[in-house]
Amino acid sequence: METIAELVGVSKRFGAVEALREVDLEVHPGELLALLGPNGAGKTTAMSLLLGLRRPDRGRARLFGRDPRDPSARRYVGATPQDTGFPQTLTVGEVVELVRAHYPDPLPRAEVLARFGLVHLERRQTGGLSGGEKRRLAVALAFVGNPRLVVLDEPTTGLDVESRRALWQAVRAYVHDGGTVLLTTHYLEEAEALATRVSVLHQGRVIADGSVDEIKGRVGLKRVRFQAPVVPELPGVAKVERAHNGVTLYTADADQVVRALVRSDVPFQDLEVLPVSLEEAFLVLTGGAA
Ligand SMILES: Nc1ncnc2c1ncn2[C@@H]1O[C@H](COP(=O)(O)OP(=O)(O)OP(=O)(O)O)[C@@H](O)[C@H]1O
Repeated sequence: METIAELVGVSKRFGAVEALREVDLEVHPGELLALLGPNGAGKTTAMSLLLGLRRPDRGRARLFGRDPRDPSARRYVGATPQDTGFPQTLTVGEVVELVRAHYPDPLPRAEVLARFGLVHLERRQTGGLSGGEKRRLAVALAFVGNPRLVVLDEPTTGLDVESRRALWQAVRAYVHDGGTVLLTTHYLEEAEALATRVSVLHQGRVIADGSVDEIKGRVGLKRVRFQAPVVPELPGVAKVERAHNGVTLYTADADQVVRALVRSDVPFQDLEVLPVSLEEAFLVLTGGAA
């Protein structure tokens, strides 16, 4: 399959820290790949190699089939790093124009502002933006050059629920129109809502890769949820959660647990059998690997 960006057998060390160990990663056209992993897993390092900001110690990075340090490879990429700063006295509109000037075929300014909810802030100096507004502007700038690939490092950190949803809409619209996205996030529901594929990094290695459903399936657990005044002792239960009257049992064999629950004398109601969430699967995978 054609790849837009890839790491092949990449290792990267910072002094004593091995940030990436023999990592293979492929980004295919039209997908939204979420790179997940606990703090320090190597996500930002992987992105910086793909963007040509660093060199691998071993293995190779490719962007549109070329070395990412070659400027011609980076022409069709837009990126938002984790931390961004703007010249305080420039207005939002001026910053957008400044970035537009670097690209041969940028999006119209008005379209960028509209897509990212920045129209009313066009004349505001960036020094007067709130943290969330700055973040929105930073993400918007990744799209200004009309790129084929957008790389977003924790794009929605610090955004309120409404801004986060609005940004998801803009990212989805871009993918719908044929764009490709690589993003990192610590919000697992964000990956669940957006990603067509997920790669989980842990201690510099890729420990899981697949669709959200495949990642959940790898954990091999389901949730049996019901209301009951006491938590019954049942066989085959890996973990129990209790909140007021609500009981959640994690199990590899939901049928067996439900049969045992019916046979027990515990009066229960509102029985549901559910898959684990991506967040729970992630915790099992990264906890297990540790
Ligand atoms: N320039 C550097 N010098 C020294 N160590 C570094 C450097 N950059 C990254 N590291 C180390 O490499 C490891 C991977 O860091 P990286 O920033 O890639 O993780 P991450 O998955 O993006 O983490 P987070 O979720 O916290 O952003 C960490 O242990 C980090 O401390």
